[in-house]
Amino acid sequence: MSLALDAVTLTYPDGDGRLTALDAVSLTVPAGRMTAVVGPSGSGKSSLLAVAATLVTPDRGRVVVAGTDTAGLDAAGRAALRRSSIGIVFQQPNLLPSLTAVEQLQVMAHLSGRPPASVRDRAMELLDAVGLADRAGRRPHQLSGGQRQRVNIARALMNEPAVLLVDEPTSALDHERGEAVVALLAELTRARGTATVLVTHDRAHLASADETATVQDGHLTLPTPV
Ligand SMILES: Nc1ncnc2c1ncn2[C@@H]1O[C@H](COP(=O)(O)OP(=O)(O)OP(=O)(O)O)[C@@H](O)[C@H]1O
Repeated sequence: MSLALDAVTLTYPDGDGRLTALDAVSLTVPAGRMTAVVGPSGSGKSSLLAVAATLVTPDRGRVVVAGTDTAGLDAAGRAALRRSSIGIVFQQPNLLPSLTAVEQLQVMAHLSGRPPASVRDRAMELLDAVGLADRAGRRPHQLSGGQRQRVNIARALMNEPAVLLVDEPTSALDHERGEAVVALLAELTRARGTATVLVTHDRAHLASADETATVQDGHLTLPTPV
């Protein structure tokens, strides 16, 4: 079990009171599986990703990442866990303008203190996995939107994360390129054994996921097994 949220409640300050963004949310994503999360705007999807990413600490409940209960960690411990075990893909690729595709990936690995010798090989292997081996020397402005998002995904996988958290990865892409990116995420999830959470508003993406969770007013529901 690579990601487990157990009865997670998250509130934010709201005037004199508190707004409940997540209300006793439980979700388990095993290694090699992709769970899609859908729900209306403001329902709690980004909050769920932020809690799973250990960027926000819930009021109650447990978040277990790759076997580590994050409640026992201080800020430095959570940052170390993020570097070693969590890959995050945001809506916009946020690539560094001056770096080539392969360098975007290499920077990630150097930040985590990996031996440099293996870093370039792994970066090239991942660019190959996302279909960009022949674009390794290009800078972001020399890539299409879809290619930039592929670099972004490859970068998130650089440190072999157990958990991959993806927030609306296709919002800047047309339908066809969006479909291709989500199919790629599903393929990488299985091939690399990540526990992947994909927040999406596009129901066409649900076919690529192993399961779909719906968030509504901070409550998460999963389909009842038949
Ligand atoms: N930092 C914050 N402070 C106070 N309230 C917040 C904060 N972040 C989110 N909220 C509120 O928590 C609720 C859940 O927000 P969240 O961003 O998780 O929803 P979402 O489903 O991701 O929405 P969207 O699809 O529009 O991105 C909303 O009511 C939102 O207004």
